[in-house]
Formats: sequence, structure tokens, C-alpha cells
Amino acid sequence: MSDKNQEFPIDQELEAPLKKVRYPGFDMDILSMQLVTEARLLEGKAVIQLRPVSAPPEVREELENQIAAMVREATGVAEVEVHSPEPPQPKKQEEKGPHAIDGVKWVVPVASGKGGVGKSTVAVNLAMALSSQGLKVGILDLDLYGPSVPMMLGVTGVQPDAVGDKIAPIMAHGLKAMSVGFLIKADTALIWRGPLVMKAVRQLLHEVAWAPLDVLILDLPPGTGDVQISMAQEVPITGAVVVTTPQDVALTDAIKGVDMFRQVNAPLMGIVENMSYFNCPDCGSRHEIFGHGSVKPLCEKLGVPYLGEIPLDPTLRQLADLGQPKTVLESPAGEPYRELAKKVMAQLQSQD
Ligand SMILES: Nc1ncnc2c1ncn2[C@@H]1O[C@H](COP(=O)(O)OP(=O)(O)OP(=O)(O)O)[C@@H](O)[C@H]1O
Repeated sequence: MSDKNQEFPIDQELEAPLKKVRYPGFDMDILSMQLVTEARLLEGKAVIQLRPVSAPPEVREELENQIAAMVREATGVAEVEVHSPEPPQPKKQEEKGPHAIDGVKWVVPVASGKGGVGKSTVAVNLAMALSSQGLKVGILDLDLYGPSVPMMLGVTGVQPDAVGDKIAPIMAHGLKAMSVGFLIKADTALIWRGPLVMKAVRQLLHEVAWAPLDVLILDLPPGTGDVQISMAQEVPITGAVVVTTPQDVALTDAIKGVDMFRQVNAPLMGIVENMSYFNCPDCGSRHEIFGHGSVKPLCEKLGVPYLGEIPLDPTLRQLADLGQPKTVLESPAGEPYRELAKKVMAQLQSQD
């Protein structure tokens, strides 16, 4: 048995083939995702146990087939048993598997296939706009690798207190906020290994005193990786918002993002086109820098709601850097976010 996997017993001969298997729709292999909880070779038979993950039956089957094929090819064993259990029903408060966060009604992740497309900006301004409509809103920065929510909310250098056995979120502009950025020193580069990612995601979701909240917005890291799968394992998702720019390359990544949510059975609220166009304040003309308007047809093709467009607006960047989301919301630059919030709110309320 490998020393590296003391938490999850995995026979050494099975490590290499399991490392080759990627979860459908994700960039990572199932070992790095900590999806395999046990893998044994016993008397000519391989038995692989997976963690419960919410997934459509066809994805579960595809994963089981991939694992069996890789293990057979690498070890020559004829019999491979793969156990991939269904997660428990979300309403039951279980220790493992997705379960609702105490006192939180809706969970809305904001995701992007690619970095730098404005996902955190959308997450923060959407949270502000929903809060201005009277909802109790929280924002959780799950971008463990580059937390930017503290800066965007203008609350860097603060440290959360404890309340009972939970961490108290930081109050900022009427939002309850939590970020790894509050828990580690600025400029500390953290290297997140698989098990730590899962633990951090679980703690940030379930061990923060969020209640009572109508909606918790999650700012995810870009791409499809371990934070995303950990989130899907820990909490039932109400509906995800995918942010993209209209460029071809960003669109390809957005499709991957949409696919990822489908693979973990998470509903999608739709796609937002960010940095859609630029209204030049000097010449008054409109510039479509990244080729405006390609997201709407993409949504139609994918059968996903189109959530609107947000122009490239330099005041947005300046105010985000200064941590002044309230000023954004109350200015003309806040209009697209107010519109987005209306669409998101309509979808949330339709779930009641
Ligand atoms: N519509 C916009 N107009 C002008 N600037 C914008 C707009 N949206 C985002 N920005 C700016 O673009 C930069 C990247 O935005 P943001 O950090 O939100 O992206 P991201 O997708 O979360 O990036 P990453 O996840 O890679 O950190 C920031 O400086 C932000 O202020």
C-alpha cells in the first residue's frame, strides 16, 4: 500500500491506472480529486470504492467503465468492482455528501472556464444588487488560489472572530463575507494539496456562521478543478452563473464550465457576457473589443438561459480596486448588475 495515501488506502499497483482517469467534464484525475476512498487488489480482483458525488446515472456509468478499463489494462485482472454510491438526499443532514448549509436557503456559485473574465467582479456586484433588493446575502470567496473578494469589498487585513464552534463572517456593505484571504496573512502563497482543498471548502461552507441567509454567492476559482468538485460534494447547488467574455477562446472555456455543472447534476441559471463592449467617453462611439454578442447564440445552442451583457467600464475596475461596491451599484455602471440580479431573483423565487 502507498504511504502517500494513508487517509485513503490505495494499493500501489492501482495508483497509476487511477491517476489516468479523469472525472467526466473536469481537468483533474480522480486521485487528485480525492474521489477514491479505497482501492484494493485482492485475490485477482480489484475493488474500487468512490466517494458519493451527485451525478447523472450516465456520468456515473461512464466513470465506472473508465476506471474498470484502466485497471484491467494496467493490472491484467479480469474482475474489477467499482462502487460509486449515490449521495444521500440533500435534506437529510449527513456528515458526508452534499447537505444544505444551516439557515441558508439558496446557493449560487459564480464560475468561469478561464481566469480574468470578471467572475469575482460579477459575484461581488451580484451579491450587492441582490442585497439591495432586500435579500439577506452572503458571499464566500472559494478562490483559494487567488482570493480577491476582501479587496473588492474593501475589507483587507481584518480577522474573523469565533462564534461558538463556528467562524463569524465579516460584515461588509450589508453582506456576510468569508474568504481564505481573511484567514491567512496577505502575501502568503499557499500550496493547496487535494485533501486540504476538500477540508477548506467544507469548513468555509459548513463551519461559518452564515445563518440566516436567503442566498449565498460562491466565487469559484477559474476552470474545472478540485474546488469545484469539492463544492459539489459538500452542498446542493440552487443554480450556477457562468461568466465569460465574447472571445472564442473564452467561449470554449465557458462551454467546459457549463458541462462541468451538468456532470455533477448542478442546475445552471445561465451565462453572462462580460466586457461585452466599450462606450468611449471621448468619441462617444461603441467599440466591440472582444466581438460582442456571441454568448446569446451560444446559450441557445446549449439550451442555457442568457443572463445579459455587461460592458467594459473603466470605473468598474477603479471602484473594484478601491473596494467600493456600493458606489458601483448606485452608479450607471451598476445597471447591468441590477438587471442580472432581477433575472437571478426570478429564478430563485421560481424554486419556492
Ligand atoms: N466589465 C468590466 N469592465 C471593466 N473592468 C472589469 C470588468 N469586469 C471585470 N473587470 C476588471 O477585470 C479584472 C479581472 O476581474 P476579476 O478579478 O473579477 O476576474 P476573475 O475572472 O475573477 O479573475 P480570476 O478568477 O482569474 O482572479 C479586475 O481588475 C476587474 O476590476
